[in-house]
Amino acid sequence: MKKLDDKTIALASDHAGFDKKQAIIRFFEENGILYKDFGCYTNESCDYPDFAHAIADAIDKGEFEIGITFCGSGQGISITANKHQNVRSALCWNPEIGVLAKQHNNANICAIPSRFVTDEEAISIVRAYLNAEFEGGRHERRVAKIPLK
Ligand SMILES: O=C(CO)[C@H](O)[C@H](O)[C@H](O)COP(=O)(O)O
Repeated sequence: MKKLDDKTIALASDHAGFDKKQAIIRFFEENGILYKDFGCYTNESCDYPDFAHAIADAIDKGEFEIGITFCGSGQGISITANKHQNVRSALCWNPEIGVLAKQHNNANICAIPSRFVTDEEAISIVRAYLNAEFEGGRHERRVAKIPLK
């Protein structure tokens, strides 16, 4: 495995993504990857926008470059994060999509559909996403056209 850099990765989930986030936290700790967890902190029912806005606000302000988010389907937390101007959150349900989210879309959040992937699959997706690099070129032009003026 290519060595991941030591930039701190932002994490956030709702209750439905909490256990999957814990699996990624274990993977990060085993691999010396730094992270900041924006919550939630238990699997008690809660509302994904509260945590999506917290992580997306930090990424929007440039405090973190990359985030990984988790909710049941990955949709709610991703839809909310994408309300922030500089956030490009991509729903990643397999490693290939995780790679493309970075290579083509320069996604700065990888959203995991926690109820639809195993812990091992989630780790593979996150690893693939983190190891991929934005390709620029024609994709740079397209990504530049995404924000509303
Ligand atoms: O926002 C979602 C659906 O797009 C997330 O999957 C949530 O985690 C889900 O809606 C939570 O559902 P629950 O029945 O309240 O556990």
